[in-house]
Amino acid sequence: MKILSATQLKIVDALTIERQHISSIDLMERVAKICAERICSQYTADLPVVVFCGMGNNGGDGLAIARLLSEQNRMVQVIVVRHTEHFSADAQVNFDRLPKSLQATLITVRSENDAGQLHIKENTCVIDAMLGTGINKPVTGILETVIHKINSAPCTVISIDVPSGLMIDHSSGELPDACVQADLVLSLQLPKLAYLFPENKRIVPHFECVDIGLDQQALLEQPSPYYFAERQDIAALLVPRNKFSHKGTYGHALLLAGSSGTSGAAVIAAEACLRSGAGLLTVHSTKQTVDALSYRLPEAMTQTDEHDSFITFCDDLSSYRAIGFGPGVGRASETQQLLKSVIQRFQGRLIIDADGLNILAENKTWLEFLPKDTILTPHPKEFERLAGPSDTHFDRLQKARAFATRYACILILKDTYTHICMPDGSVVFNSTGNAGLAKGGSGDCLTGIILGLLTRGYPPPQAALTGTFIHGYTADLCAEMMSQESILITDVIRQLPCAFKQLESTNKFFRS
Ligand SMILES: NC(=O)C1=CN([C@@H]2O[C@H](COP(=O)(O)OP(=O)(O)OC[C@H]3O[C@@H](n4cnc5c(N)ncnc54)[C@H](OP(=O)(O)O)[C@@H]3O)[C@@H](O)[C@H]2O)[C@H](O)CC1
Ligand SMILES: [K+]
Repeated sequence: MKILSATQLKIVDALTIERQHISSIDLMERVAKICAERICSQYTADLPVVVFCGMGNNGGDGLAIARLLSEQNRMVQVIVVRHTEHFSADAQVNFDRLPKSLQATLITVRSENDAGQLHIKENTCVIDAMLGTGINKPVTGILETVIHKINSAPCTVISIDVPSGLMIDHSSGELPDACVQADLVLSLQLPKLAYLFPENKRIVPHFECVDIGLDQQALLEQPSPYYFAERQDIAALLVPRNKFSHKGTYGHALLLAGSSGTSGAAVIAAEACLRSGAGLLTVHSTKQTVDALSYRLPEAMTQTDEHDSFITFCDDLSSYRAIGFGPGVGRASETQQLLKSVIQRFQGRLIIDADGLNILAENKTWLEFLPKDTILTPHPKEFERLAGPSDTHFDRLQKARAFATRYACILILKDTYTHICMPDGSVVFNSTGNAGLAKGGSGDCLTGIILGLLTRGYPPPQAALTGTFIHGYTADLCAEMMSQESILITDVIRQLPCAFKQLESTNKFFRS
């Protein structure tokens, strides 16, 4: 799915009205119907609902939702917050359509005093329909007072389209003073960029995109550098193995990983690589790591470095389709020289992680020589070492885009919604994964998966997208079976076959 700006959403809204020959009031009714159905499916009929409506079209959605919920015999109260003089045309129509029963209990907030008098009862469901994509300045005055009331009330809050008070296209790095803290956001049609920034997690802990049937062609026509990857997007990238093939068809991977005390990183990356389709894998590492691997993973071939504590040298790289460098390698100067020589000599596909990134951060001139489409997988701290500090997450995103473009690399910036920045400036936000992955070894596993896919023959952009998605998806499968608290990275690797199988089941080339 694309992520569009507020201005672009307005254009798509207008084009939908024109091309579907639907009036704006009927489009609003469609939106309200879908949201009301979703609210009914979430909460039992005995939960009272209070709908806070603003004066624009977001308020119009709220007024229509209130009517539709009351037609379903829900206990509904409407509170209109008059932050401007007049309703928008469609909000006015929906205000006039309120049934008498709702008009009789309607509360209008016209002043600070009215706002201060509001009392929101315990165990109610608040529908926040005060401001949506039309917000054009920070919230003050009566809206601010009402928002503080909602945030301090012991109730469940569902925001329609946008938590009132949040600007959707960028981020100042700080939570706005006045912004509804939603439990769930029903985002109309598409996600909004602001929902993907970590600083907004208190305002938008969960969002769901509700399909309101906006014109598909109009959505396609709007240019955007931002995408949100979902299951069907990634399933479509999967390529079946060829019946007439052999191990050579699926390439030979070289993993340069491990040093004294970090054999586990190499073992995890190696196992994840072999579970992600590579035909052959050679791990070049220290004796201790090679011993551990021979015991744990007989499918991997090994080469023992001449140094006991870290890796220093690897002569012939010509037979490998892809190389993974970094998990647990440390930063010894000989290891640094090994990375330099890999960058200089290797013509194939390369992924660099962990200490490999820290070595690059200490030798930034090498970045200019990275083979095209090299994949880098920093976490935020590693990215800061590579590219310097950023004031806000929005700035960091722009910095990551510029970095990927400048060095013609694919930068996977790991976060809750991992950003996959492509050399052309586009960014794909990953939608899978959970806090159970916030553990040592998780990055090694991701490197291994992507190395497996690169070796298997996936072009680097597809390997980056598919690998990141599957890594999170597998962790989500684990979280369904066990607590996030106790997921081990080895559990994730064990579930990889199941994750591939599930994704393959929705790809037409696997169904036969
Ligand atoms: N995306 C779609 O296709 C559809 C979206 N729908 C819904 O419509 C809203 C967007 O509606 P819009 O009327 O453009 O905007 P809002 O309802 O968010 O608010 C506009 C009014 O709010 C005033 N405003 C703006 N900022 C503030 C502020 N900080 N404090 C007080 N008042 C503010 C603004 O007044 P101005 O005089 O400043 O212009 C407007 O009065 C979208 O989010 C969806 O919910 C449709 O239902 C259909 C399809
Ligand atoms: K809202």
